[in-house]
Amino acid sequence: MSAEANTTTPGIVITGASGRMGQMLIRTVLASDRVRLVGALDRSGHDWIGRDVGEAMGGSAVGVTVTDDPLEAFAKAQAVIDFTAPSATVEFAGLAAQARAVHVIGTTGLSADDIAAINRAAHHAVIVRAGNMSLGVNLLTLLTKKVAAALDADFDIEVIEYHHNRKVDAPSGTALMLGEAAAEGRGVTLEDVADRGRDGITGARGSGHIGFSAIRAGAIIGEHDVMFASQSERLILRHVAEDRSVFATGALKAAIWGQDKAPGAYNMLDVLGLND
Ligand SMILES: NC(=O)C1=CN([C@@H]2O[C@H](COP(=O)(O)OP(=O)(O)OC[C@H]3O[C@@H](n4cnc5c(N)ncnc54)[C@H](O)[C@@H]3O)[C@@H](O)[C@H]2O)C=CC1
Ligand SMILES: O=C(O)C1=N[C@H](C(=O)O)C[C@H](O)C1
Repeated sequence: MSAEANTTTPGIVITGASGRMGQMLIRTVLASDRVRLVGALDRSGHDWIGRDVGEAMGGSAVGVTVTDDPLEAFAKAQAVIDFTAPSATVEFAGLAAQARAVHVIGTTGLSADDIAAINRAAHHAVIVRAGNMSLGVNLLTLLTKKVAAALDADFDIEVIEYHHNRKVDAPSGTALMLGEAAAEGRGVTLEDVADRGRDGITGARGSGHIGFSAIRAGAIIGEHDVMFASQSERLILRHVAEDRSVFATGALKAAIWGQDKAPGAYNMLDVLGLND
């Protein structure tokens, strides 16, 4: 691994460096000749703070020391790639905007207030946020919207998501993206029709509802089904992430894409040129 300085390529800071996605992102940045790693951040008290991030990951030194000081780290960056936790991401959005760095946000489980705070920061800098950075899932949102628009309420829509047993939020960010796409296709607001938890005597399923189910088991990286079921047929659209590198590759693409964009809140459809 190497973090060679080349000032013509965007410098990237990875937050949550020790995490599942943080480590994948560091490997992806180090393997790219289009960006360079200029910082690695984790939370105060983490035992990686003060260590070379390459060594902390079990490899050779890369010349980047893990810090818990976001201000110091972001000052050197053209982009911050952030897959951490909601409270951290809201703080980082303000600090990345102050540093005029592109902020790529993969963190899920954000509340409406968190998103409003992030959108305020986007008045001053480029922020790209998506619950799933893979090409496949972003295409799936377009397919979902199209199918939902074509089928009437005789078809029940259910989003089923499968993740590893360490995931802390539900429904997944991806499931919510897919639910939003289905609701948009139907011309309704997701909040009005979402059915996010069934337990006990729930009554029969509401017509026009969009249901969510979350499986948490083992090491599953991320799988999503969107089911359209009538009394006589069933259509299932499915995405399977085989490897976390799909999310990291998408995030890196977003960091590079954002370099010459005007301040604002963007998503992966913007990055992929798929927004209508
Ligand atoms: N949008 C996408 O494509 C994807 C999004 N995710 C999301 O990314 C997030 C992280 O996922 P994982 O890497 O699996 O979790 P993880 O738990 O393995 O890693 C989270 C990391 O954030 C760090 N962290 C937490 N608070 C912090 C703070 N205040 N300052 C600095 N670092 C802090 C933790 O120490 C840890 O290193 C989750 O919200 C997950 O849903 C995950 C995969 C793909
Ligand atoms: O936590 C995860 O692991 C993942 N989170 C994202 C989500 O909430 O949809 C994306 C991916 O499915 C993996």
